[in-house]
Amino acid sequence: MSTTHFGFQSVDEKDKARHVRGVFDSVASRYDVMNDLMSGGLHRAWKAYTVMVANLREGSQVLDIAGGTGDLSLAFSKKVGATGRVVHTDINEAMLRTGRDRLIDAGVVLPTLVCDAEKLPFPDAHFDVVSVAFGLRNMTHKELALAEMCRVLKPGGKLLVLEFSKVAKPLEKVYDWYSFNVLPKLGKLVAGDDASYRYLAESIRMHPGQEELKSLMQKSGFGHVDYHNMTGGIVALHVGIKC
Ligand SMILES: C[S@@+](CC[C@H](N)C(=O)[O-])C[C@H]1O[C@@H](n2cnc3c(N)ncnc32)[C@H](O)[C@@H]1O
Repeated sequence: MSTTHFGFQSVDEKDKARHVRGVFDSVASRYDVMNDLMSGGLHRAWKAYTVMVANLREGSQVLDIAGGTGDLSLAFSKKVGATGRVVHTDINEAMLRTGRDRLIDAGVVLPTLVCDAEKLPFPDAHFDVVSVAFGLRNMTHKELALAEMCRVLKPGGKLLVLEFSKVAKPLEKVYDWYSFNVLPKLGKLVAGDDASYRYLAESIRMHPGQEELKSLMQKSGFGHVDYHNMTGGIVALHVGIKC
């Protein structure tokens, strides 16, 4: 049996996606309010920066992977004009439904598709930009997912990976205290689920740091990779160019 991590637990590789589904089925309806509370609204700035770096133009073809409740898809849709297209995807139906409802409420109709990042149902060299925000950490075979993202990008196309990363040393203690003491309690109070927010804290610690993710992206086919730390490395935006 091949094992992998689910937070700090070791689970059968075949079961990780089911465990992750449980987390997002449970939190979907309270996901957005929890994001604002947990990050003090900072996730909006991290995403706004990602949209700026995407540098989309009229006609851009964009794939939002693990798009969840649709923050990036919504922002991208305002940039690509009538000739561009943003495809909003996620493996989890509950997250995708919540996102689709939000998009419709905002007057935006996009193709919304259930799909697994590890087996993307798109042809080679199809998109100008692919994004994955806070999703890669949850995937079982990250290298496979990154290779799929590279495959569907056009040559010269850009992958944006927005993800929790390794914090700067002086922040470590207070960040650990916040993650393991405050987050689960907040999760219990607001979403009625402490376990999912304990998983969040644990999965962040198990995720590759800035340099490790950069080399994973290079191994997965990206010729040029750079990253931008935000909020002391709590989050990093990795940008990979297919070349
Ligand atoms: C923390 S949410 C991020 C949602 C959104 N991108 C955001 O930034 O608010 C992580 C998302 O990753 C999705 N996910 C996990 N594994 C996936 C996979 N293999 N393929 C596609 N999506 C996946 C989950 O269903 C979940 O909606």
